[in-house]
Amino acid sequence: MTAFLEVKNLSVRFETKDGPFLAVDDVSFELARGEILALVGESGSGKSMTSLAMMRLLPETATASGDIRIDGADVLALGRRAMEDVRGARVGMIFQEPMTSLNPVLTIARQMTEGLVRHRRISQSEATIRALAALADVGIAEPDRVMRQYPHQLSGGMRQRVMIAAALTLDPGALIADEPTTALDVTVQAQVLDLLVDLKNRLGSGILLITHDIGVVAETADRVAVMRAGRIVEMGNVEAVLSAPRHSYTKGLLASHLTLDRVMTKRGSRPPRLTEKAGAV
Ligand SMILES: Nc1ncnc2c1ncn2[C@@H]1O[C@H](COP(=O)(O)OP(=O)(O)OP(=O)(O)O)[C@@H](O)[C@H]1O
Repeated sequence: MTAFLEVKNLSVRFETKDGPFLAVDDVSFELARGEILALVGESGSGKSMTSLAMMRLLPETATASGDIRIDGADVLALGRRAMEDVRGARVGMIFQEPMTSLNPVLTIARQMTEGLVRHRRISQSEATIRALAALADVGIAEPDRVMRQYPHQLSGGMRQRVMIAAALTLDPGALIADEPTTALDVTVQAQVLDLLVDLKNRLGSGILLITHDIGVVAETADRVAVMRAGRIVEMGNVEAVLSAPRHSYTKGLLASHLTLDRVMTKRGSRPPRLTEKAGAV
């Protein structure tokens, strides 16, 4: 498998009044097309800073060092224009709260076609056809109607589907999904996760899935990298890591949230399902 995204020895450093602080500390991983790699860890472990560094979207006070390759391109050395092309056109981004990325005063049609016209230099009518197809691809039953609507007229789950569809119109090799289901209720959360797995299988995109929820990892990911205090402390196939975690931090993550009920039993291609412990919050 050739990696579409490659991160080698990535560090992200903040200069603070108490001195330098490493939010990401010597992190390395790869993501191939057609796989879901979950980056899991508690709040503050450095997951978002890792993905922002990959897109060169870090806050100004942060500096990244190391080697980041996206489809072979050396991200830290790219010019501004080339970087804009990587963002969106080669790697799509999906965030926790679609309202932060969707423009409230523009119709869905406008937002879904803008990037296409800019990045792909195609006509408005061709862009509209692609946008409609992408909405259908993410399971939206009446794409025509949704295209005429504004973000606030859609439910949270629909907005997240629209965000995913917008990312897909550019046919990126990979998606970075940062806590894509955290703001959704449980049923819709499961639908969006199923959609990500379906897209991976059908379209062959690689997905870097950032989450604090080990249950989401078990349901969705092929491989997992566990982060703690800026470092990857454990990485491997989901089944292997969750059924026999080596690091005490991973054991703690599992024990504090969930009990495994299927990991040790035979399973098909789906990752193990986790059940919440009775009384757990
Ligand atoms: N502007 C900043 N200045 C200094 N430190 C920062 C800044 N922004 C983030 N950090 C620190 O960087 C570390 C990593 O943050 P990051 O947002 O990547 O964590 P995370 O794992 O994504 O957590 P969450 O799930 O809460 O987003 C944290 O300790 C955070 O406090």
